[in-house]
Amino acid sequence: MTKSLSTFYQAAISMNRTLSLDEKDHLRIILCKGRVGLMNAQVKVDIISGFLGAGKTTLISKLLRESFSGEKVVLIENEYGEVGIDGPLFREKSVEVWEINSGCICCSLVGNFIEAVLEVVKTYKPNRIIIEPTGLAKLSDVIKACQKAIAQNNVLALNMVATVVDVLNHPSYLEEFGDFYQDQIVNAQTIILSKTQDSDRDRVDKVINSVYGLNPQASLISTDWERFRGDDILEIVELNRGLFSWISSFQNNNLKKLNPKLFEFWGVETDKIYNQSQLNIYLGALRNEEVFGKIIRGKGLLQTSLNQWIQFDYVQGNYSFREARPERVSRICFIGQKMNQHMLKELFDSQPVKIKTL
Ligand SMILES: Nc1nc2c(ncn2[C@@H]2O[C@H](COP(=O)(O)OP(=O)(O)OP(=O)(O)O)[C@@H](O)[C@H]2O)c(=O)[nH]1
Repeated sequence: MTKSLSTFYQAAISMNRTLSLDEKDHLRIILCKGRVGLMNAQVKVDIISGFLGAGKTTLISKLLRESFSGEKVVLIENEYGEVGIDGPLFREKSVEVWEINSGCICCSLVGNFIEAVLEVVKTYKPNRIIIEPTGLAKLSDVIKACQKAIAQNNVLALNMVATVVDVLNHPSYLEEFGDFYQDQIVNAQTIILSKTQDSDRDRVDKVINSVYGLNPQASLISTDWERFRGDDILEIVELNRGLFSWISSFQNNNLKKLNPKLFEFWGVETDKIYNQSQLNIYLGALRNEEVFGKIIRGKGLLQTSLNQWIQFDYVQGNYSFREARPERVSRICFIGQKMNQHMLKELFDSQPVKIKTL
């Protein structure tokens, strides 16, 4: 598959026009005009952005599993709250993880971030640094922060600026978070749609039109991730680069930052042991906005019995569980608006309370 794809990209590139692979390989990849160019990066800097719960961590896990063979990779992970949940996920993979928590690398932690990048280069001498900003980060500011780090060490080169777009929630995020949400799309060099397997064709097409309308320059990947490998994604992104022209034209337009006060964070570390069927009820109950406020995103790494741990992911009312490796303590965090933190505490950090499910 990689071989035929490569040939196809080359053809697209040499023709320098927009092509869709839809009919051919059932892949729907739109290559943009004028984005071709190679860089001899000594340390590639890849930014993988996307709104809360879009699928950044899932995509990075896939890339780590299926790509980068022989490369030394360091992941700089920025989680919004103090309770890091995703870090342990990566520990089992062959990657060094730097966590920067309790703030955003695009604003309050920009200095820490630049220091971290420079320190990572010195300490690990990696081939590639992957940066996963929080879902609330403003991509144009993350790019600026990377450029500042690059200006201080010319061994670094910006390689990939990708944004993961959740097709299930794109329309509502666009409406609710407007300019801020658009900033992640407008400034991406590659846009990778997630959750397309859970959407019908019509919805995916509408999201493609919307995204493409916002950023006609971007390459867009809308295939279900199960159907192609991390290597293929990298190939699309890295072949279709032309970053130099793109960097100089990236959009900032003095957009207002998303007011962090609009969002609240609640998290807890606890040695409580949870019961999965109860958790099912609790997470289902969170849909009740009148009681809990608006819960946009939640995650937890929880102990369910002596040796059993699970991770849950909650995104806009949908949630899933998967097995996890044992940790020191259970951790939970939620991000939302006008959240009823008292009720969250009652539910997840105290004795079970009686709740009404929707
Ligand atoms: N079905 C489906 N689920 C997905 C896909 N991508 C991500 N998910 C699920 O969406 C949830 C959130 O995914 P994450 O990868 O943690 O999202 P994230 O962007 O890192 O989230 P934040 O940590 O909030 O920034 C998890 O339950 C994933 O399993 C996808 O392409 N298809």
